[in-house]
Parts: sequence; C-alpha cells; structure tokens
Amino acid sequence: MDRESAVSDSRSHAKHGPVRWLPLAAIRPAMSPAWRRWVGSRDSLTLRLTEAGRPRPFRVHLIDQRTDALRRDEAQALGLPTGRQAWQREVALCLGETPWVVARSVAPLEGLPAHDLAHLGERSLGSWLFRQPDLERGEIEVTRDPAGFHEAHGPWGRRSVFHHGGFRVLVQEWFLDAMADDLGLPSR
Ligand SMILES: C=C(O[C@@H]1C=C(C(=O)O)C=C[C@H]1O)C(=O)O
Repeated sequence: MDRESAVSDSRSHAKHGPVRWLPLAAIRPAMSPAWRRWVGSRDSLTLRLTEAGRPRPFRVHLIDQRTDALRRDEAQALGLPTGRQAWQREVALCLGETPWVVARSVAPLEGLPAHDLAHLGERSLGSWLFRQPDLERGEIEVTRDPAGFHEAHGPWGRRSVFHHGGFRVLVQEWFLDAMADDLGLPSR
C-alpha cells in the first residue's frame, strides 16, 4: 500500500470521486510559504478571509445542508462505519460574488447541537465554532484532489476534526484558484 492510500482509502463515494489525504507535514515541502500560511492556519478561516478580502464583503453561500451517508474517507476520519448517516453542510465562502473557498463539513448525528446548526443558514459555521470555549482542533491533513461537490478548481484542500464537548465535526476546505488570483498567491 502506498503512502497516500495508507492515510486514507481512496475509494470513496462515487459521486464525489476519491479524495486522498496526507498529513500537512508530508506535503509541506511541495507547498509555497504563502500557501503554508493559509493551509496550516489553525484559527478561524472565516476571519482570515474577511480580513484578506477587504473591502469586498465576506459572504457564506449555502449550497446544501442535509442528512446523508458519509463518504469512506470521511467515515475513516471520524472513526465511523462508511455510509453512516451524518449531518452535512456544503458552502462556498465568497468575497463579493467570487467563491474563494468551498467547504464541506460532516458531523455524527450523536452529540449534534442540532438547534444551533439547523439555523446557521448563511452565517459561517466558524463564527459559531470559534465561540465555543472548549473547542479543540485535530491535525490538519491536505489533499490535491478536487472537492467533488463544486466545479471550481484550486491548489489545495485541507481537513481537520473539531471537538467541542461531545460534538465532533470534520471540516474540509478547498482553496480555489480565484483566491490565488485575487491575492497574487503562487499556483501551489
Ligand atoms: C471552520 C470555519 O468555518 C468556515 C465556515 C463554514 C460554513 O459556514 O459551513 C465551513 C468551513 C469554514 O471554512 C472557520 O471559519 O475556520
């Protein structure tokens, strides 16, 4: 088994295509310093994008929020059986009308603060998460594979699991070429 498939089985949900993840440390040498600062950041991406995009307004465009089966790579990250039903949310994080990041977050139904999350709408998940005082964030993993649920392309995707009490959510974020172009970032 090669290094990539050792980290995460690549045969995930057919609709989304395979997403192969590697620890950030393994991919760092291939990443420019400018992208390392974005991909390796552990504080709120919502805040970073808001600041980097000024004066354009930051906006969350809700693509979909539903209960659905987990992809294989997602189930592995959460230590759950493949196909387990989970809360899922897909968004585009936009500056003005332009998506800079697309994100897909998945959380087990057990321990889900359903009331808080059901009403998020076009408010950022991060703005809620980072208000939780006991929030912990797991290791960041990185991919070059596309998001699968959005047509835009980009240099890097990343994921990490957030814990808050009995609640866990796997947040996956893909940085898009439009963000690189607007901020003058290198291609990778
Ligand atoms: C996790 C954060 O929240 C962001 C907002 C999201 C949403 O509203 O669904 C999803 C992923 C994030 O990029 C963050 O700001 O760091």
